[in-house]
Amino acid sequence: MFQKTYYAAHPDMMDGASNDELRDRHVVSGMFRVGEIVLSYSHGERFIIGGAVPATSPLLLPRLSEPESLAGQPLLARRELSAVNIGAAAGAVTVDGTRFEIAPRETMYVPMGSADVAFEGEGARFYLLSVPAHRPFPLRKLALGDARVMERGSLETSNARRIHQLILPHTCESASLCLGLTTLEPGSVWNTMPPHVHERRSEVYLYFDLAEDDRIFHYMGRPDALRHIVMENEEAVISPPWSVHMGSGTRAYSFIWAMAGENLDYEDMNVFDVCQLC
Ligand SMILES: O=C[C@H](O)[C@@H](O)CC(=O)C(=O)O
Ligand SMILES: [Zn+2]
Repeated sequence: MFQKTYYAAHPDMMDGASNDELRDRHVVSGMFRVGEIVLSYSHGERFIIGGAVPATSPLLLPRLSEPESLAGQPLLARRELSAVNIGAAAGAVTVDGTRFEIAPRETMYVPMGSADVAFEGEGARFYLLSVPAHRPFPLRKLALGDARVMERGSLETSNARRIHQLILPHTCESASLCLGLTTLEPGSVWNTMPPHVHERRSEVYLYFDLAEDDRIFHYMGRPDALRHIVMENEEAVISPPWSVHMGSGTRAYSFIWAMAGENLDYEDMNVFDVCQLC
């Protein structure tokens, strides 16, 4: 069911890790394959991270295959899911018979207990995130216009960006998932400046809206022991709770941030001064 399992990482594991080892532990790639649903599993908050790229026929979210006692049960029996269309064309998500047209940059929140979830529409690319839930919250579609927007940074410091908060209690209820989409203004390249950590939540960044030969230099690790990972379009990086997550790119881009863990308080973070990084 999963193309790869990512185990939780200890901060000491950063010491002496090669660049390839960092990628292997933290980077999720190859998620968007035409005609397939590709899922990976992270032990960090038990995130499922993946993509669904429909071709001519609809793609169905797989059912559980393990353990034997639960085989055939819906994947979302004890989970909630979000699907963001990062593609250039509209698609549709059908949840237990209810169909939603999902335009580019629109998001679905799919509650725990949903049994049949189908993705369709050539040209749509759905980024999928799922985490364990304790109860269902209303099924809904979200547009960027529904989000609470935080304008941060400036063009002078190359980090002017709009942080669209989509799945957070003020806009869309969830059990544990928090999600948003951040867009950089043309000419700005830095995200999450100044950076932070949040010990009570893990986070996953998906970088997109980049050309094939663009790269993001993503920084992670404890603030006093930064490492970098060179990332490409449509790759995601898993940020453990002890790690900062910030990056700069070769041009403006967008990214989806998703968190889960102890609480749904976006402000529960420790922000660092850039001068504290080394
Ligand atoms: O915990 C929150 C996340 O790291 C992001 O919301 C940060 C972000 O989008 C940005 O500053 O550009
Ligand atoms: Zn964060």
